[in-house]
Amino acid sequence: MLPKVNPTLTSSWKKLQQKSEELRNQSIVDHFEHGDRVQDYSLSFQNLYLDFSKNLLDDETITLLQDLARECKLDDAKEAFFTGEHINETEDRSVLHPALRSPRGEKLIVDGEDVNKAVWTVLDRMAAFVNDLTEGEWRGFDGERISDVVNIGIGGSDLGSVMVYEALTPYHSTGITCHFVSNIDGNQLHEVLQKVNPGRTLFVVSSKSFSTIETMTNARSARKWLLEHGAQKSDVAKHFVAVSTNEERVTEFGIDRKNMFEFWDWVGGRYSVSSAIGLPVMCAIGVNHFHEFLEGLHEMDEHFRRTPLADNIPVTLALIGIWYNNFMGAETEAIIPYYQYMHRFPAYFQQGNMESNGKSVDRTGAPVDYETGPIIWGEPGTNGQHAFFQLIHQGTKLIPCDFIGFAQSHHDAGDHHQILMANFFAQTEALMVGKSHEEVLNDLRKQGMSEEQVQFLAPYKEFSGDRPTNTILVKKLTPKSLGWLVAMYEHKIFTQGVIWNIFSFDQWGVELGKKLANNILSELGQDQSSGKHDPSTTNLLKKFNEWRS
Ligand SMILES: O=P(O)(O)OC[C@H]1O[C@H](O)[C@H](O)[C@@H](O)[C@@H]1O
Repeated sequence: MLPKVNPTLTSSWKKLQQKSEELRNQSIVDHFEHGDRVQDYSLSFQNLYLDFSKNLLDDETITLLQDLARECKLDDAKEAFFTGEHINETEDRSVLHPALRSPRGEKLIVDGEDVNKAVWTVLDRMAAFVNDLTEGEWRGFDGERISDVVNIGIGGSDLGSVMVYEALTPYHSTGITCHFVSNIDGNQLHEVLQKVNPGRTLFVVSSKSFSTIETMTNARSARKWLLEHGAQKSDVAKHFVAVSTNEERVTEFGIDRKNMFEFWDWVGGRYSVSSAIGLPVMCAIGVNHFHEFLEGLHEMDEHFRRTPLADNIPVTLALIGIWYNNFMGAETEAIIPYYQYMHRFPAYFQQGNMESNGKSVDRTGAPVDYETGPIIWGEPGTNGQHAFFQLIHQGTKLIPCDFIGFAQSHHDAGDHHQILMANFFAQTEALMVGKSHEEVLNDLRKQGMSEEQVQFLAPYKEFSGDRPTNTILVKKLTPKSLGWLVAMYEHKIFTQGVIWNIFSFDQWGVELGKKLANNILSELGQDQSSGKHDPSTTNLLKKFNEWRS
């Protein structure tokens, strides 16, 4: 069981509130005058370096935030998590994604099952399957090798695979190309099917529940397409495999048990990319690289589990996030990777964060009276600079940003990487330092403008600065370092959920919309509305039905 501590009733919470009053109007730059801030406000983990010195906090703030974590019993919560207690209480389940990447033989018995053995049995089956595909042992209905894998899944059964597949593009080595169909919008499936050859395509139907309407509808349409393009019913087994926890539904759909890769109810969808849900990734990067990705995840799991608070990277990120979210009034956080291959990383952790910590009832069942999970968003740099950075630099909102960059590039292409990283460093500096009124006046005067023009333009060209950032610098993006980054953010989410006293591993908030969509579905195309909806929805349905006919 997780501890149930209301964070606002701790003594550190009250002190942090006072601290925020004190710091609110201070300047980050001034804090560099005390001690060795660069040294003290940075942490290293192998070839990953976190600089958190460009934040509006001081030593006392950090101590108080760590006290808050202690008062909220983070250590007890971690122990309950890693030992398989049913910390997902509303679904009465363990939460054991770290077990998906623990080395072979590291025994962990949960609810009477040797979890490590079960995990490695599936990983070995995945490896054998990928080898069969790449060596041409597994062929399509007309005797051709498989060249394309189409993953059909949504949410946690899509975003992780897409993100890792894209991030590890330089490691695609098997000759298999992956495609991803998630949306119920038939246009997405249509576009993918245009690109692939039926005899050489394998569909991976990925769904924890095997009942999600989007996935099941897309899977049925894909099967129909296959049969319309030369395959017989008996060929379907050569072109469809399933990744799921629900054997009954998989076989009901017509996929043989032997073509099902299992995972377990203790793997949350948004934490499942290191389970069989990562099968498409393994198909593209090969078995060894997939295992390296798992090693990276495991190494960060161990760091999070065993490192004291002050040196713990996920905990530090979590506490900084809480500082801005609960004491400084920030409502959002941006994740900005300066590496094009990482372009789906912000979207992946948008689900990770917002589905986990977008909650307003605490672990005692009472409504919370403090802020919980922030809005997470982001895009890769430098593209973001030419889109939304204006607001981060000069807007009225406080937006703490994580900048993620890599020292080495896979394709240096002359000076591209140098320019990319020059922007990376320049942005965090500019956000913190800003540009004062005096500097702006001097610059404008040097340009030979009239004093009237100078005075007119100056306010628009000033930058207040003091816009906080974390810099996460990694030597190179590899399967292993991607694993570190993924586990780092996963454990940040866990830590924040513990402190906010909420349940981070359920997602009841997505249920209502699904139910209502099913009700409405039966009414589309009907002349008469059921009259069960609010007036706005009733009118919109009427309009839609008119335009459809
Ligand atoms: O894997 P599935 O059972 O198909 O679920 C797919 C997704 O849909 C649900 O609505 C949840 O919001 C997600 O957490 C989940 O990953």
